[in-house]
Amino acid sequence: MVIHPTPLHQAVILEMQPILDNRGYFVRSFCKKTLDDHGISFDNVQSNIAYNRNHGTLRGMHFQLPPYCEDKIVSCIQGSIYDVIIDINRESPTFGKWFGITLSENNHMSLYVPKGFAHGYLTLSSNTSIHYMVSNYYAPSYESGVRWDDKTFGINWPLEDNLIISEKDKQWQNFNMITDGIILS
Ligand SMILES: Cc1cn([C@H]2C[C@H](O)[C@@H](COP(=O)(O)OP(=O)(O)O[C@H]3O[C@@H](C)C(=O)[C@@H](O)[C@H]3O)O2)c(=O)[nH]c1=O
Repeated sequence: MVIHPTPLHQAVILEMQPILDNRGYFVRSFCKKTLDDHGISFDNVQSNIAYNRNHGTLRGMHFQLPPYCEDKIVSCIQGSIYDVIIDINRESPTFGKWFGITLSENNHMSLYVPKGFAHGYLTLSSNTSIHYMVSNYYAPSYESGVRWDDKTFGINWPLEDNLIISEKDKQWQNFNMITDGIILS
C-alpha cells in the first residue's frame, strides 16, 4: 500500500497494489501496520457496504458529532464514484476546504477520511458498491451533515442534474464558517 498526501490536513490517499496472475489479482485492502508506520492510528470497529443501483446517486455530506466522530477508509469495489471530503475541523489549517477523487474498482485507490471531515460521494456508473471501514459505531442521534451543493465550499461535482438523493440528504443545511464545525480537542 502506498500512501499519498491530499491537499487537506491529515487526509490521505491509499493506493493499493494488486498482485496479478493468470487467475486475476490479490490485493491487501487494509493494513494496520502500514498505517501505524505513517502515524495513522485506525481502529476499525465496523465495516459497511453501500450498493447504488444507479449512476448519478449522491450520498452526503455526512459526519458524526463528538463524541462519535469517526475516521473512515472508503473504497469502491464495484463501479466508480467521485468521492468528496470537506474539512470541517475548526482547528485544522485546511478548515473549510474540500477535496475530491475518483475511486473505482480499477484504480485501487481508497481515501482515508479523518475525524472532523464531512464525507460524500456521487456514483459515476450504475451498480456501484462502496466498502468503508469506520473507527466508531453508528450513532443515529449524533448523525449530521451539510448540503452537497453548499456554495460555501463550491464542490465541483462531475454531475449536478437529475441526481438521486435521499430525503434526509436534501434536508441538510448550508454550513456557516463562523459558527459551525467540529472541535475535536
Ligand atoms: C451509516 C449506517 C446506516 N444505517 C442504517 C440507517 C438507515 O436505515 C440505512 C441507510 O442509512 P443512510 O441513509 O444514512 O446511509 P448512507 O447515506 O449510505 O450513509 C453513509 O453515507 C456515506 C456518505 C458516509 O460517509 C457514511 O458514513 C454514512 O453516513 O442504514 C445503519 O444501520 N448503520 C450505519 O452504520
